[in-house]
Amino acid sequence: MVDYVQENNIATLWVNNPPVNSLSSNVRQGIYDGIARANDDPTVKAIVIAGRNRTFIAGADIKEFSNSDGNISVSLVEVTDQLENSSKPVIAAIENFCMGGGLEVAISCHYRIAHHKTRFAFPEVNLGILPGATGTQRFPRLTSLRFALDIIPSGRVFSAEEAFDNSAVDKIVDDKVYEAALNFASTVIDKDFNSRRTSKRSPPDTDLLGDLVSKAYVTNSKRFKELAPKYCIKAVAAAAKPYDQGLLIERDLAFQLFTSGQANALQYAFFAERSTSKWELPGGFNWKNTNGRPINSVAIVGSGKMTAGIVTCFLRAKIRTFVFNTTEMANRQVFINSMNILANDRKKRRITAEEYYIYLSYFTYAKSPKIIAKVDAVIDDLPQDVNIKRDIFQKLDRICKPSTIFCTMEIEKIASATKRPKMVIGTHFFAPANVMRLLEVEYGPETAPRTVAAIMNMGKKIRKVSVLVSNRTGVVANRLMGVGTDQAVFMLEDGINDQRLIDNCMEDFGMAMGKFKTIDIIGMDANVDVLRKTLNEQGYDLDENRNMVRKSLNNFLHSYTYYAFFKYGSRRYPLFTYELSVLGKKGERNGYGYYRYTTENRQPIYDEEIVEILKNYRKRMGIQTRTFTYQEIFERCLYSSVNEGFKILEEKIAHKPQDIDVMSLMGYGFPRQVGGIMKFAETTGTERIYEAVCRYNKLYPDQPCWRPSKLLERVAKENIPMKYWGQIANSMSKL
Ligand SMILES: CCCCCCCCCCCCC/C=C/C(=O)SCCNC(=O)CCNC(=O)[C@H](O)C(C)(C)COP(=O)(O)OP(=O)(O)OC[C@H]1O[C@@H](n2cnc3c(N)ncnc32)[C@H](O)[C@@H]1OP(=O)(O)O
Repeated sequence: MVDYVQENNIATLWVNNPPVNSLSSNVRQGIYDGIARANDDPTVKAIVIAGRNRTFIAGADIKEFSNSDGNISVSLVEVTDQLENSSKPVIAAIENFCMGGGLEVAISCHYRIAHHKTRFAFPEVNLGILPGATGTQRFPRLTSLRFALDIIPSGRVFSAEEAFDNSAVDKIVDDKVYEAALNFASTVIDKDFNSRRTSKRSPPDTDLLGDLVSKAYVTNSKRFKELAPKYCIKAVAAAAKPYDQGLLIERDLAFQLFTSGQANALQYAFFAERSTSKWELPGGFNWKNTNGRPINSVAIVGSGKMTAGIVTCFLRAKIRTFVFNTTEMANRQVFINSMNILANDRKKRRITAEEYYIYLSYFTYAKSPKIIAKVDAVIDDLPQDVNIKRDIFQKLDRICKPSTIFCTMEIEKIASATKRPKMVIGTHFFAPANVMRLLEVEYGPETAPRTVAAIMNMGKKIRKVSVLVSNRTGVVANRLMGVGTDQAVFMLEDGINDQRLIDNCMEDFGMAMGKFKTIDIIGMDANVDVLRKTLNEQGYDLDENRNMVRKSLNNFLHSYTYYAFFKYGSRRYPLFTYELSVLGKKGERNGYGYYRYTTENRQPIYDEEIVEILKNYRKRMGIQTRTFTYQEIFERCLYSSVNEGFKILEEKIAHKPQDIDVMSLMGYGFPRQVGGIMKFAETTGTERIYEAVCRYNKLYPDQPCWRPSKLLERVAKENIPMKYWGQIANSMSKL
C-alpha cells in the first residue's frame, strides 16, 4: 500500500492503492511508519511522498467512514501531524488528483511540486463532512482565509495554476513530477525549513475575516439545507484563532457532521452514482462480460428544444456529431444554439478558447441522409409522431451501415419498422441536456446486450450518469416523480387554495423546486402530453374533448361533461393542469402557469388568478373542499413516489434501489442529503410508509398509485434492510 524506496539520501514513500490511492487504514499506517523510518535513518536527508497509478491521492477512503474493516491504524490527523513534525523535509510530488485527505497530506508536507494538469479540491462538503484532518486549519494558513473560504465550503476543483497563485504549491512542472521533486529535494537538504511548517503560520488576511465570512455565507446560501457548507465556513473562520483553538473547533464540527444522517446519505449517493455503471441484464449479460463497439460518431435526427443541449454533450466529448434536418435553416439554428452553449461555457471559464474551437470543429451539417450512413449511432430527436419516426427510421435502416445503433424512446415501434431490432435502444436525456447529467438508457425485448454495452459506454464518454432500465411505457424517472406531482394537483383541486403551501413543503424538505414550479419549468404542454399518453393507453382521447372543455369553460352548467373528464372511468387524473393549459397557460415559457413570470424576472410570482380558476373548477366538478395537514401534503407527495419506486423494482424495470435513487437525485432535484427516494424510504422506515400507503389506498381507491407494492409490503413486514431489496425484487415472480 505504501512502498518505501531509498535512492541516495532521499527516501520516497510511494502510495499505491489503486485506482485513486485513497487513504485507507493501511495507507495511513504506511505513510506514518515511512516517515518514522526515514526520520530514524541517519542516511536519509529528505523525504518525497508520491503516488503510483499516475495520481497523487484522491482523499480518505470513503467506504471506511461507514464500514470500518476493523483494522485499527493511525488516524489521518496523526498522519498529517507526523508529516509536518518530520525532522527531515518532506516534499509532495503531486499529479492528477490531489483531493480531500490527499490535499491535507500535501499541505502538511513542507514543499509541494505539482504537475500542471493536477486537479485539486476539498470535496468533503459534497460528502456531508469537512476536511477534518486539520485541513480547515492548515489550508487558510498556507494560502489565505479568502481562498480557503472560496475552496472548502464549495468543494470546487481548482487548477495547479490557481494553487500556485495562492501559494498552495511551490512549483509547477509540465512533465515528470517525481523527478522534479527529487531534484527539488536535493536543493533543500540541510536547509532550515522550520518556517515551512504550516500550522506555525497565521492566515495573511485575518483582519478581513468578518467580510470574508459574510461573503462566504452569501455565496453558499443556496446549499444551506445541507449542514456541511455552513460548518465548513465556521471551521475555516476558526483558523483566525490560535492553531490549537482552531483545531478544537474543527474537531467538534467534524464530529457533528460525521455523525449526521446527511453525511451518511451523501456518501451513499456518491457510491450509488458510481454503481449505475455496473449494469446487468436478465440472462447474465453485464458490464464486465459484454463489449460494445465504441461510438465515435453520432447523428442527431430532427430538432427540438433539447437538440443543441444534446449536441454539445457529444461535441465536448470530441465525438463527430452530424445534425440531420430536412431544412438548412433548422440545421443552422442547432449550430447557433450549440455555439451559444459552448460560448457560455467559455465565458464561465469551464472551457478554454482553444477547446471552444476544437469542440465546434466536431459539428457537421447533414442535408442528406446519405451523409450519416456511416455513423455509429443515430439519436432520435424527431417530433412525437410515431408514424413520422417509423417512416424516417425505415429509410435510415436502408442507408445506414449494419452496425449503426438507433436510439429512440419508441423502441418497440422503431424496432419493428427496421431490420435491426437488436440495434434499437432508448436514450432519454433530461433538459437542459448540456447541464443535466442523467441519461436513462432503456433496453427493449429485442435489444442486444452489445448494443446496451455500446450505449452505456457512450454515456460515460459524454460524462453522463447512465441508468439502465427495461423499456416500459414512459420514462421511468417521470413515472417515479410524476405520481407525487399528481398528488399535489389533487390536493390543490380538493381544497388547498395556495400552491405555495405544497411547494414550500417540498422545498423545506430539500427538493430543488416545488411541484408546481417544476410543472411550470417543464411546461404545461409537456405535462399534458404525459396525461394524454396515459389516457390514450386507457383508450381515451383527451384532445377529442378539448372543444367541449373550451365550451364548458364558458358555461358552468356543463359540470356533467367535466365529471367525465375528471374520472375517465374509475380513475382520477390531474385535470386541473389540463384546464390551465386550455386557458393558454404554458408555464414559465409564456409567463403564465401555476405562477406568473415577468420577462425581467423569471422567478415565480404568486398568482391569485389561480384561486379564482380553482374555485370555478371545483364548482363545476362538484368537489367538496376540505383542509389538509402539513403531514398529509408531505406524505402524499413523497410516499406515493416511494411506493412507485418499489413497483419499478418489483416490475424489474430498474435493477437495484441505487438506480432509482440516482434517477430521483439527478433527474428531479431530490435532495442529495437525503440520498434519494429509496434511501429516504430506508431512513423513514418502510413499515411506516407501508402503513400510510395502505391508509391512502383505502381513502383514494380512484388513485392507483396507492395500491401497495408487493415488494414494499414484504420488506416492511419482514423489516428487510435496503441492501437486499434488489435481490428480493429479482427473486419475485415477474408481474
Ligand atoms: C464517528 C465519528 C468520527 C468523528 C471524527 C472526526 C475527525 C475526522 C477525521 C478524519 C477526517 C477525514 C478528512 C478527509 C476526508 C476525505 O478525504 S473524504 C474524500 C474526499 N475525496 C473525494 O471526495 C474524491 C472522490 N472521488 C472522486 O471524486 C473521483 O473518484 C475522482 C477522484 C475525481 C476520479 O474520478 P473518475 O476517474 O471518474 O473515477 P471514479 O469512477 O469516480 O472512481 C473510480 C473508483 O474509485 C472509487 N473511489 C474514488 N474515490 C474514492 C474514495 N475517496 N474512497 C473510496 N473509493 C473511491 C470509486 O468508487 C470508483 O470505484 P468503482 O466504482 O468500484 O470503480
